Amino acid sequence: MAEAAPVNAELLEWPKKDKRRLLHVVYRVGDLDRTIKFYTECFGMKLLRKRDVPEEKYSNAFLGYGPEESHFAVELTYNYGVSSYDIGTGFGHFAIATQDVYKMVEEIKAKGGTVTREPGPVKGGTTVIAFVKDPDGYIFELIQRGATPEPLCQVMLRVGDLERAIKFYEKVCFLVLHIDEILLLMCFPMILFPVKMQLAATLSV
Ligand SMILES: C[C@@H](O)C(=O)SC[C@H](NC(=O)CC[C@H](N)C(=O)O)C(=O)NCC(=O)O
Ligand SMILES: [Zn+2]
Repeated sequence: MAEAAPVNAELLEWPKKDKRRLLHVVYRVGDLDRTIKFYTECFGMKLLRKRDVPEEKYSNAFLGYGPEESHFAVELTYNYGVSSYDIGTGFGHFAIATQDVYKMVEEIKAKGGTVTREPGPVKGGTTVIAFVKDPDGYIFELIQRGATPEPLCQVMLRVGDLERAIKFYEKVCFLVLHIDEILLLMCFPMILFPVKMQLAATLSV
């Protein structure tokens, strides 16, 4: 698997000129407190804020690895009375960077979490990954990396046409970080923080 291109001087200069960044990703869950418990106990996230909007019959909770002013966050939405959702095939996974995937997987298993792909080198590459399913079925990839200020590092979405998606995302000021020919996989570095959009278009065989 192609490794990320070295961060060049232009990319390092970019954040000084452009302050845009991905703030959060919002998705629906069937039980807010169940997911908050799982993310705080198994992933080590912090509950940043919670709000209830009774007039619209929904509640929100924001979690992440630091304040929203400087960190990416997940925004969970609970719609009153809706206990489950069809996640579909377009959503791939979120990714959390950790210095020891094996240790984190054992801790998650001990807390009753579901591991859908045991730790080991990624197929076609060397990076150690694992996949964990959250209470609603959303998949989290655990990626072995050095220490980082932003462990919540990727959102993988499946796209029908990678070049079309690249052209669209470039218009909103992303930069291609690397393309992996095996998977036609591309990661976008966020302007200010190491949160990336990972787009995967499976090769048609
Ligand atoms: C770069 C890292 O964050 C990855 O997610 S690569 C993991 C790899 N992804 C795919 O194979 C994407 C294509 C697949 N057909 C899909 O649609 O998800 C993966 O899942 N590898 C499996 C493994 O066991 O290594
Ligand atoms: Zn991934």
